[in-house]
Amino acid sequence: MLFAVTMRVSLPTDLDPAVRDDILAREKAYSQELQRAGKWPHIWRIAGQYANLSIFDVDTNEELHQLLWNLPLFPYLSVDIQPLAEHPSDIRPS
Ligand SMILES: O=C(O)CC1=CCC(=O)O1
Repeated sequence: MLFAVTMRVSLPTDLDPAVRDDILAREKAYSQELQRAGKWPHIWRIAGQYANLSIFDVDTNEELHQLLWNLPLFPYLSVDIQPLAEHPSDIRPS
């Protein structure tokens, strides 16, 4: 099951810089682990925003929820999820 997930990051301006750096380092490691596992096949920066557009490939809605819930940045994210279906005009073999 494919999902397009938009994550908008809003870190408190008064967050301790060391805490911020630790969260961002753990976020990057977690994201790259899921990318290597094929669960997070795409991540794109939304130009001009502290936000990304990601594609997740998961087996269930609950798996997606757990992957997102475990993001170190989760407390500072606003998340929007769109389920994806094949488009009938797509020329790629499915
Ligand atoms: O910077 C972001 O868009 C938030 C984020 C998600 C995974 C990651 O490494 O950073």
